[in-house]
Amino acid sequence: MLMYAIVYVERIYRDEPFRLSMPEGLKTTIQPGCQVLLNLARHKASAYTGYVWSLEKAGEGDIEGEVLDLLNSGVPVLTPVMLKLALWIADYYAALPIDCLSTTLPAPLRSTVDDVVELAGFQLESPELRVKSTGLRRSILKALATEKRLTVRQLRKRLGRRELYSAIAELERAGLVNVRKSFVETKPRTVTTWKLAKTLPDEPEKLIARSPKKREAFELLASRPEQLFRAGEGGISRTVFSGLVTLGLAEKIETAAPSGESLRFDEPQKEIHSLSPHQQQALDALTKALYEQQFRTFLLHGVTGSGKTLVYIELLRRVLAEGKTAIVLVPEISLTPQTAARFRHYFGDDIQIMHSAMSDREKYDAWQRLRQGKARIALGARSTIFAPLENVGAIIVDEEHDAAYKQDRTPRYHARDTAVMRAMFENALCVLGSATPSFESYRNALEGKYTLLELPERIDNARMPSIELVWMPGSQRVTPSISGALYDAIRERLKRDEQVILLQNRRGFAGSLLCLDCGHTPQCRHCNIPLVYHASDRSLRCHYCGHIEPFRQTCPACKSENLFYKSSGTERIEEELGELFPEEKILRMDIDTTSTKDAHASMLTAFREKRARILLGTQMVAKGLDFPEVTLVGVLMADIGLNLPDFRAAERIYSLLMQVAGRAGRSSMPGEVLLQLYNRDNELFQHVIRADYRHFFEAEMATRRELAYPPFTRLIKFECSSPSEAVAEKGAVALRKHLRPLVPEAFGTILGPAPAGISKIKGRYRSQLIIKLTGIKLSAALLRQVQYETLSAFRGENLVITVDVDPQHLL
Ligand SMILES: Nc1ncnc2c1ncn2[C@@H]1O[C@H](COP(=O)(O)OP(=O)(O)OP(=O)(O)O)[C@@H](O)[C@H]1O
Ligand SMILES: [Zn+2]
Repeated sequence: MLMYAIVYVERIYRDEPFRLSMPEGLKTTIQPGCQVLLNLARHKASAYTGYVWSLEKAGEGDIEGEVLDLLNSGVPVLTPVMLKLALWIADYYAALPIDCLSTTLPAPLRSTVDDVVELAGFQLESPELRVKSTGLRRSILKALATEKRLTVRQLRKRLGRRELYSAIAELERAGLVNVRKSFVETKPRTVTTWKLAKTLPDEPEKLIARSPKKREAFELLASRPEQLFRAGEGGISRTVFSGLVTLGLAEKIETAAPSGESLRFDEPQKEIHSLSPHQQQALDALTKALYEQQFRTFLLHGVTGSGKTLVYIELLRRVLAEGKTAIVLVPEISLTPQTAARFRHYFGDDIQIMHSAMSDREKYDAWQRLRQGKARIALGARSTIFAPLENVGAIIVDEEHDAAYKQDRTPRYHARDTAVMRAMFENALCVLGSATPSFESYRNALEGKYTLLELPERIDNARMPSIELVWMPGSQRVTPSISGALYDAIRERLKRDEQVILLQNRRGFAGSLLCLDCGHTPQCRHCNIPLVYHASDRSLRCHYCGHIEPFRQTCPACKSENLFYKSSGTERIEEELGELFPEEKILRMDIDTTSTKDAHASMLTAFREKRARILLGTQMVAKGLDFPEVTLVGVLMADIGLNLPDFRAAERIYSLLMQVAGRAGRSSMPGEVLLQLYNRDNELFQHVIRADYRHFFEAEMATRRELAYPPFTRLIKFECSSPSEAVAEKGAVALRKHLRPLVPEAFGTILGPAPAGISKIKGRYRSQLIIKLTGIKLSAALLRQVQYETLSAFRGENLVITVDVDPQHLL
């Protein structure tokens, strides 16, 4: 019987799959979605892995190599839907199919040569009884009998043969050998912890009498002398712990980081007796669609605190009751431990939570649990859309407007749009939820492509918070960054023993230095963006590439000592708050204080238990937090980022401000929001005060239409980068020439070449082109062909071209 496998091959950068022959023995077991080991006629040197796209009985075309073996014990690693989805991504985002296929799989699954094979138990005496003994099987067993365990790579070497997988799988099925993944942890991960010093100086209290923070930290350590505490735990920072060490009150200990899927945040869940009428209506519509078993997309537009999560949970229960599975996407799992805790509470072992802190082994185990149906709901960030579930009934995308859903490396897929496509292939329903939907989704809903469901009110008659603007240049200030109005409002809350959340948006180049004499601002020499001052170790850091320089008191250009810390970061605000409220403990939540795995969760616990009443942080404090006693939200610089050269700037700021405002007044106590700003003329803030999404949407859409920006057009961004500025630019010019004939005047325009907003990153200059398309779509094949043609003229010049379809940032 003639039969060929059509296979996409790893590490071979070609658009088309390969046509391969295969040995008789595999013909009955091979299926689409199988991972295979193969030889290519043109690349004799090594064996490759690949994924079977389809099988053909006959047909035209050359035979380009042969399948040697089936991997993963012959069990397909990709379902038919996943194959289709990966190819859709390749086509829509103009990426290589093989890149898209491998993106859907966890890394450890893709490499099998390090799998460990060992003899099972004591059955060696008569292996022939259990499996037809071939020469190959015998030699495998023989090699193992002397060595006990070998990796597949080692076995290949010993036996001088590559195609061992089928034989090993046979032996495994017969119970003669065990095969397991080996996981090489690059380095043993450790965490820094602190505990009470073994011997304390006399009268330790005296040493810390004047520092409430140290006193509190010391009391915490003393209350549990044997316990190891991490930075952030109990709301105590690394700096405070180190201070105790210096005084001889604490000692520092490095311990191995615990593994296991521990996002340690947990909280008691309140009993909910019934859904609100709006929740019920939304749920009814979703349930009806679920029972109809037809693909449909819903946009759940619910104001902050309207109970969207409960609607998801009730829907998921019904999905499971139907015997189906589900996927829930959240923008960044480690930033939403409260949400994760709620889902875990309802679904226990039925839910598999995926997060970025998982080790390779944990990722692999999670993948297997889902593939084998041991967990029926997958919850996690962007890549969870590729969860290996079958029979999917619903896909939920929470905070669907969030830019974190767009992957910023190849393939540059948008997880929300990919979710809609997967739901379509699965015949499932897709629910996109947000308080401030993306313009793309809202427009789709208004045009009837999606079904709009609204939750216009908060739960339990809680009112939406009142929002006020404080124009800083015209206001009295108590510190450089805190107005009298905000100060009074905070003081009042503390007096009433309520809680406060403060947001310092760090995006938009905050925290850089300015010399007041010569105007110099130190820049990263690799990235051309201002370096940011970090008080904790007095350094200047680049937030793009991580470059660090020591901070010096004098201007590097003119030696003046008159330096100004342009726009304060969170650390600066923390200091100012410390002066204003010396007795008050302040939780600071930003990238520096949450770098250890559980720091974030333990800070939230401290806040929930009211061990602190002020929570200060970056964007992290804006998402999803649900604390009933927060009655005041303050934003220190609400207009930061408004001047970024990006047409979505207003949409982003609007949604950030609405999200953070939504943390206030979520229970019976009314909430108040103060937005400090420096630039009050922008119309955006009038929309923010009214908090009327529809109104904002309509006004902003008028501008988008006028300037022909999405959702009225589709953008494709090309970036040409090179260590040489001239090459980057010449590349873009050449690319433009190739693109011109593909984009007829009537259907689009090409903008650029122009330096990207950040013209140099990690030592490479970037020049970009933006195509605006109206009404037509350019095929992926064409786009890539144009890339190849351009590149071929720049051989050896280190030019890289990337394509970003539907870019989220134009920087
Ligand atoms: N039917 C209900 N009865 C009582 N409490 C409810 C009900 N539904 C939700 N809640 C509670 O209301 C609060 C807000 O709900 P939830 O966090 O789901 O809102 P949300 O719409 O996701 O808000 P956000 O967009 O601000 O994150 C939560 O504390 C939740 O437990
Ligand atoms: Zn840099």
